[in-house]
Amino acid sequence: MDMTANAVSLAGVTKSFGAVRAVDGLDLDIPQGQTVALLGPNGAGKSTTISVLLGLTAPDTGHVQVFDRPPAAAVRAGRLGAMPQEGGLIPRVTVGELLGFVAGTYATPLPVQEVLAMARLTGLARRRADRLSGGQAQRVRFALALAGDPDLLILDEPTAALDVEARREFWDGMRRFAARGKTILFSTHYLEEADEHADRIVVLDRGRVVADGGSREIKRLAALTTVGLTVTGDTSWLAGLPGVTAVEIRGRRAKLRSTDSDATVMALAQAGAVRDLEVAPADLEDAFIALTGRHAAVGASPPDSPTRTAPFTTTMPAAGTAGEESAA
Ligand SMILES: Nc1ncnc2c1ncn2[C@@H]1O[C@H](COP(=O)(O)OP(=O)(O)OP(=O)(O)O)[C@@H](O)[C@H]1O
Repeated sequence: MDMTANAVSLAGVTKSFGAVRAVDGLDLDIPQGQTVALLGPNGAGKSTTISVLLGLTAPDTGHVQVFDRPPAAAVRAGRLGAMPQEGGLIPRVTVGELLGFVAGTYATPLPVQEVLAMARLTGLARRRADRLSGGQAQRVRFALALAGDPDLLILDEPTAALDVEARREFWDGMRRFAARGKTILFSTHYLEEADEHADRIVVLDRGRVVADGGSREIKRLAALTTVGLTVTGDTSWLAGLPGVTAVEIRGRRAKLRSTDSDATVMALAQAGAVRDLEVAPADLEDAFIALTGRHAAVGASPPDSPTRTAPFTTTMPAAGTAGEESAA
């Protein structure tokens, strides 16, 4: 295996559906061994990007390579594993039989026992695949994606519709797989999920990358502050102050969104503009607006899904989250 090759390389990729630009000039390189979260609201282009990477959707323009080859060739070579978002499992066979069958279709599969252990399914090997809970069935889909021992695993919203316990078990298995030096790309709506499980977070909005970095960098963005003050006369200079990313004027009140409130306040002090100065942490909605330049879509959750789909939620969406710490 060529260790210098990127697992994923997207360059100038666009994909439109009619008038909608689902992916808009996307550049993304993922080195081998990284676990990357694609984070974004509904319609950001996550699924389309993943579909392009899997070779299921041809981009209108741009180049797509998976381990230096076209996606279809990487799939044929068994280097790319994917997990379907949903869909029934074959009835009447056991989990172990199903995995054994799928493993048999690959040139160099993982031993079934190992896959079962990694997906935390060992105790369920003899259970019929059509008699599983939602979380168990999701772990079987995960196991099916691992069966061929791929070097890159691509997961589209793998924990959608799972409860807290099932989600924890799922990530547990995923971490074991990542520990083998594998590359993982997963999409999610949840900042917290990206934060906890990815080395790197790529925030997509309207088909473009609006932020890309480690969780600390993204958190720093999410930990924006607002600086409020009373102003008179010209306010155009406020936008040029250090740290300031947005200025909102309401009457005589200015609200500055800042990534560095210390620097902003210092500059305001030097300018003698400190009347009724107020520094407060921005909320996540502010952070999202700062990243994407628009308000978060709310109520966009599909009716059959128990999950909430606000772009950045600080708590996990399912029931039983009492006592979970919220992001600082
Ligand atoms: N097959 C299609 N036909 C028409 N429009 C599509 C198609 N697939 C995606 N789109 C549109 O492209 C945009 C991006 O969709 P995509 O599914 O990639 O976003 P997403 O980030 O995965 O969203 P979600 O979180 O809701 O799955 C949306 O506006 C969507 O309506």
